[in-house]
Amino acid sequence: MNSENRKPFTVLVEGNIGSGKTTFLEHFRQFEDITLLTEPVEQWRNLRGWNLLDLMYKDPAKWAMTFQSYVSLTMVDMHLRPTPTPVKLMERSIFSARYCFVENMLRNGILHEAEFAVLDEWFRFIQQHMSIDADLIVYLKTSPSVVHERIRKRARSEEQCVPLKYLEDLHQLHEDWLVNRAFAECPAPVVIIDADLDLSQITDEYKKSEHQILRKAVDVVMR
Ligand SMILES: Cc1cc2cn([C@H]3C[C@H](O)[C@@H](CO)O3)c(=O)nc2[nH]1
Repeated sequence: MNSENRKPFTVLVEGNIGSGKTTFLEHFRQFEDITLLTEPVEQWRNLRGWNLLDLMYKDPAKWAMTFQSYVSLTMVDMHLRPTPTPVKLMERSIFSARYCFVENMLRNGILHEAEFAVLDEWFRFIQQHMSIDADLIVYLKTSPSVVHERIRKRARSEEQCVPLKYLEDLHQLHEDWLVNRAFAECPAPVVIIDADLDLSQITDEYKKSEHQILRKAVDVVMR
């Protein structure tokens, strides 16, 4: 068990829409020493009866700011969530919110510069004043065409109009952030998984990361 005062070994699971993050997290449900925090999509689909995810996809220019503000709040809630176990796996983070989704919406003109400035100020304040650091990032690397097909098959209603270009832009921002480290400092070492593989083959990939995660976690916990 995690002694109350020690921060858990925190792993962020990052990747494009449809990259298999939820499936990856479910693989780790078998370990009782790991707390899984999956992306709170249901909160974004029903905030006091409002489906912010649907509003955002239907009229991005009008709702992107509202949606990303609430996403960031739910992400901070997850970062700060006390964890009874020595290891915590989070699906996405305040970092992918800022460096991938918000960045993309600014570059595509969906967010006004002034809206972006407010979200960026919140991000900087949170990063400075709250302990939201991560110890490891697992990047489920995919090809935009593969996730585009998966999204169509998964058929989450709000996402059916997500164009390939949107996925290509998000892919490039994940690459810039986690691989090229081009425009933003990266909060932790990155383990890259080839997540284009289909479900049958991908378990071996997960097992590879499992050792890396658990070994690093043991190092941290035993320190
Ligand atoms: C941190 C963060 C997650 C996240 C997800 N999304 C969208 C992409 C998917 O369609 C859905 C679930 O991940 O929410 C978004 O627009 N902005 C986000 N920011």
